[in-house]
Amino acid sequence: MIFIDEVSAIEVMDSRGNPTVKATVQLSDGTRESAVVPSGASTGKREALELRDGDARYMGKGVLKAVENVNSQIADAIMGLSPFNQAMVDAAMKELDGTENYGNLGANAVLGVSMAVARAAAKSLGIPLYRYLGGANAMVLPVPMLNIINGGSHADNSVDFQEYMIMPIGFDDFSEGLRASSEVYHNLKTILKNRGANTALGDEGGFAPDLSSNEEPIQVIMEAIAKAGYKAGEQIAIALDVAASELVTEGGYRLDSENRTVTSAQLVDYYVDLCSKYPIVSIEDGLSEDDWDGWKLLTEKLGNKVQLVGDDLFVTNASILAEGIEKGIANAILIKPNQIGSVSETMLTVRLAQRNGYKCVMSHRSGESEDAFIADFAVALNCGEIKTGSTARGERTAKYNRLLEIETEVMYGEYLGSSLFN
Ligand SMILES: C=C(OP(=O)(O)O)C(=O)O
Ligand SMILES: [Mg+2]
Repeated sequence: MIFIDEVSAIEVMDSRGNPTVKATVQLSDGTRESAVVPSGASTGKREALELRDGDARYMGKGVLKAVENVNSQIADAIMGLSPFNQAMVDAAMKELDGTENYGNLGANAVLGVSMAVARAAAKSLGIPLYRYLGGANAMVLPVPMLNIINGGSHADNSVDFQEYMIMPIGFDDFSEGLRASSEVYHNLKTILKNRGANTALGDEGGFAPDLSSNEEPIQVIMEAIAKAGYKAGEQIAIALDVAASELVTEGGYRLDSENRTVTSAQLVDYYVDLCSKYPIVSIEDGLSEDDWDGWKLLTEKLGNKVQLVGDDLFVTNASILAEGIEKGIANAILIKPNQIGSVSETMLTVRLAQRNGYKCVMSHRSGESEDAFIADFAVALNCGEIKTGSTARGERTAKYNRLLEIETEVMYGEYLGSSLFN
């Protein structure tokens, strides 16, 4: 019987130059695989704990404690277990930690090992990761959400909303959609240049120009779609991640670029207005994680026509999602494995969402690496959507390029495109 024979970790760099965990697992048959954990900037308050050293090394951001936890306690707890029982391996780490949020071991330690175990199991069986995690039923290529203008805490510009994304919905397959999106991206660069705006990139590879309202980025993207020769709304739609938890101030939400502070109701009206003017099909974190009344209002006003995605709101946590489902809040969930801490728990949340008709958007973090685990994971779970930045930074294209590869392998692959929102 094949078992987990060695577990180890080292500290490596993420795409922002911050240290993160790379975990490696070796099986008794000699199979050896690794995984690198991502890291967020606009994190939800209820996310699992990312263990940081807090000393002077790397300005307090080192992860040597998490690395040590993998090399000692985690290794001791899971060596000898079967790599083919992911739930059991993940449960052993959960039990070892003993807290709700991986407060002892660190979710960065646990997730790294969890992903490396899945990868090693797949390799040992000689099948791709998406096939191992999703079985014969894994066949939906996700529609990408490409973040082409960055603001908020992902860039040093004036734009308040964090992400302005395009979604290639009117295409027959993933590769065509990705190509068209990249064309829009290049046209956007020309348009920004011609306006004399900055074309420096934010953390996720979108441009980070100073624009004078939160509507203006949508206008320039509309121009870019047209200039690239595509029909906005039919072929390329727009998605936003406001990351509104980051905008909370005394008395409401602060929109610095517009020099005003608005209430939840006013912000919801702003979205209603934007959705009436532009082909916006998805809004993520339109209200803050603590503003469930605002979320309720948003869901009542737009929930029947726009995808409303809870990120900071649900933090990939099945119990919080269950509360949201019961209260009729949002209609979709962002899936970030490091918010919850293991592969199995991520799958549990996706199952709950899918059973209740909530859409699932697999997602990267703003701090990423060359690891493309989420590309396979999105296909495995038939998520239908993935958000992983623009096509102009290697840690983001790693995911898109992996999906292009998967697309050639999945015989009966489905690309949902416009049917996602019908
Ligand atoms: C990807 C995101 O950013 P971060 O990783 O900083 O939370 C997000 O908010 O959806
Ligand atoms: Mg978000």
